[in-house]
Amino acid sequence: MLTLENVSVKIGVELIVKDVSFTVSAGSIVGLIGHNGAGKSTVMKTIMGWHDKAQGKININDIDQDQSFISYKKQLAYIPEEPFLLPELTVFQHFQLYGQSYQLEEDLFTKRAKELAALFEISDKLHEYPEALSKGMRQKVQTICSLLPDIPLLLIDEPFMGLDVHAAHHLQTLLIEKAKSGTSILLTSHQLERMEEMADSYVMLHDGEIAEQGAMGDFRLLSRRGKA
Ligand SMILES: Nc1ncnc2c1ncn2[C@@H]1O[C@H](COP(=O)(O)OP(=O)(O)OP(=O)(O)O)[C@@H](O)[C@H]1O
Repeated sequence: MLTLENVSVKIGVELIVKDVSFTVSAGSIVGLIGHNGAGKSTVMKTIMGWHDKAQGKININDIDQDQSFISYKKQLAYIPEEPFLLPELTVFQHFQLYGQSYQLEEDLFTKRAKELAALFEISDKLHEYPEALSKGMRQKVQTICSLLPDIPLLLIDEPFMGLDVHAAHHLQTLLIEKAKSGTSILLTSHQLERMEEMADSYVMLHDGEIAEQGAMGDFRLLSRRGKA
């Protein structure tokens, strides 16, 4: 379970995230919603430890981000909005890097890497370097890396952008399966219909503050009445 308590984040002198508190329970999918610039990615990056907190606490399964960062980091994987791959590693070497970092057992790694590469239709690109891939393919590689290990928390920024219809559909199904097996998932997306299909609850940010949070079913009612 992920918990944020009264988290504020400053970038330069500007307060970008203001007193944000929410939880993502084990096995649940929470949608982080908001207009461009609302602070969604900043919240994600702060959970990753890429931005310092001006105040507040973040923990995953009671492991405090500030007290034991290495154990904390092993509990999560992040799929950023822009794929971030290393130019000197092939597709398969990226998979290996993730498998090893999260200590995935060898046989399970091989099975999953093969299945996911086939599902996302990049089996013929395993020995290519990132520069030889399209943007959507790079995103698939990043996505597969994060799906390989079984980790308590997945953070996913705009997971469906740039993916073709089939890949987006497979990813949605896989994320729902992951959640059913106990993974907590926090995702941002401007594709509200997909979010409504997947998420159990939502947190809506406005100008860095929580404007609303609740069950996804309530969000559906609100949006139908034109309030969201
Ligand atoms: N590195 C940075 N330096 C200065 N300002 C930043 C930086 N990163 C983000 N911001 C500002 O923080 C605010 C929140 O940005 P953020 O990327 O978190 O929004 P978002 O909700 O993810 O938006 P989008 O839906 O467009 O991805 C914006 O006003 C943005 O300009």
